[in-house]
Amino acid sequence: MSNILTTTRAIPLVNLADYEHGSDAVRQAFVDQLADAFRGIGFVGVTGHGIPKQLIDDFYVAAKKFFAMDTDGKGKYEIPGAAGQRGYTAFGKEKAKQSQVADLKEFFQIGQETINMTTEQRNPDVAEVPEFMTLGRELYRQFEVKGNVLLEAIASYLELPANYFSTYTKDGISILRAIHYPPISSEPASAIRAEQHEDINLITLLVGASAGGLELLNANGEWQEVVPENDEIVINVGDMLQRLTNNHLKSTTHRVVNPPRAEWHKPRLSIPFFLHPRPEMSLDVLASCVTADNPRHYEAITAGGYLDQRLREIGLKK
Ligand SMILES: O=C(O)CCC(=O)C(=O)O
Ligand SMILES: [Fe+2]
Repeated sequence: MSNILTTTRAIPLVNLADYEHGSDAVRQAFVDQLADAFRGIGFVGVTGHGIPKQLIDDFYVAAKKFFAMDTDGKGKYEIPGAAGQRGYTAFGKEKAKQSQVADLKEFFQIGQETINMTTEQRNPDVAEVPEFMTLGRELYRQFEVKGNVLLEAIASYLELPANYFSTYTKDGISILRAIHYPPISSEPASAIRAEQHEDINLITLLVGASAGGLELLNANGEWQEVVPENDEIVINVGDMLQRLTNNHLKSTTHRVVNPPRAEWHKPRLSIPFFLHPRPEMSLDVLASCVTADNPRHYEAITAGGYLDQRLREIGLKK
């Protein structure tokens, strides 16, 4: 059986411990594997990341408790004017940019907290499930650390200073999103759990979802299922990194399909971490990524200007 799994894997697998603890040669091999994956399919599976399984499992349990609350209970955590960037976003609010109908999901987002922030600027505490926020803040930190290690490896591949990304991701506006796709009770008109889209940010780190359904669109235009193994984090390139590298690294289209009718009663939970820089980071294409074969595809823009544009397209910002 394991042979079949290996041969049908949609995305390559790398071991982050190679980069964090390996010899120079092993580190270089990791950088090459990561860059190959990001230039090719735009996705990679990462093991050896050191994020404790217990932390992830406990956060899942807490998220389930949060989403099990009634509409009024959850609605208290909707934050007017936050464009869904913090707190709760109800079912039916977010849609993919080209889509007329909303995705079949509700979610809760945890944002960056820095020392200078007022209570109102911070994430709300959830009185009914206090551990949801304690664990969420801890997971946020750990994803941020590991995401920065991956960006350091990418900086090395792009021949940028090792700290190129971390100078901008320090106090950056990354988001940990807990998503709940409720059971499906009647034939959905056209919406699927998450319509095809590309992520906005630099890179996304996604820990194993509670059910299948994630698919990516490969270079042949075929949908391929992504089935992470137990301990694996799925990483993908977002539009900001694609833009910065003038399409050299690929922000691959992906979606979450509805399960077969026999599994409609099963909800699905997933936890992506969208790694964002501070808004002032320039996303102007790197000069090294503009060549005669690959002329400049984009105008200069800041990460903040770009995010604003994209949040309007997906219906979160008016
Ligand atoms: O739920 C998932 O597995 C992926 C969700 C996703 O692609 C997103 O929220 O951007
Ligand atoms: Fe996504």
